[in-house]
Amino acid sequence: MCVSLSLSRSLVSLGLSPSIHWISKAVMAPSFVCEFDMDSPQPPKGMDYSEPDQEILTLSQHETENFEEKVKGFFQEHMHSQEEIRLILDGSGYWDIRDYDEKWLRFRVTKGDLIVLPPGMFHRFTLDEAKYIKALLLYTEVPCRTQHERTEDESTARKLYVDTFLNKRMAIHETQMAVHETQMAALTV
Ligand SMILES: CSCCC(=O)/C(O)=C/O
Repeated sequence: MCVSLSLSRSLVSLGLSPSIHWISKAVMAPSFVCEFDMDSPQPPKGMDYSEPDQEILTLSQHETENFEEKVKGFFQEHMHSQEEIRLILDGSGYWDIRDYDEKWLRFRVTKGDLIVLPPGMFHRFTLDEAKYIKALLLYTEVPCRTQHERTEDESTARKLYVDTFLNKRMAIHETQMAVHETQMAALTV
């Protein structure tokens, strides 16, 4: 099965609404940089695998060592100092991301989905009742999967994320509210 994989930056720079901003069916990604063979994955140009034995992450109730512990770890709210780029090769699960107003947004992922989270965005991951997912982990920098918990939110990555995404979204939201209130006031005159 071949899908087209878009570089994460092109998704992030779209500035789309939060519900479609950070996740996209890989086949719907707007800027195609390579053909990606999911049966024999090779890293696209500019991306790299982590250690050879960690390039594909499988979480399976029957096959994964310390399964419960790993699942629990991914469900702890955290962020990374790098983009989180995951192509789902098989199985399914859910990503929860913090919206700009701190509410959780939940996305279901299945085979062929590409998820791209910017550095500094708090999120968590969980499996569904099938308890199985296989994902390809992609990196644009030195491979690193360190999870930073909520208490460490003063990092450079977090500050950059807050400035680049949250403050901008908040400003847009406030402008929309002001326009709405002006329109409502005009209607009631
Ligand atoms: C299905 S990949 C496992 C989840 C993961 O890699 C991660 O970092 C979640 O935040």
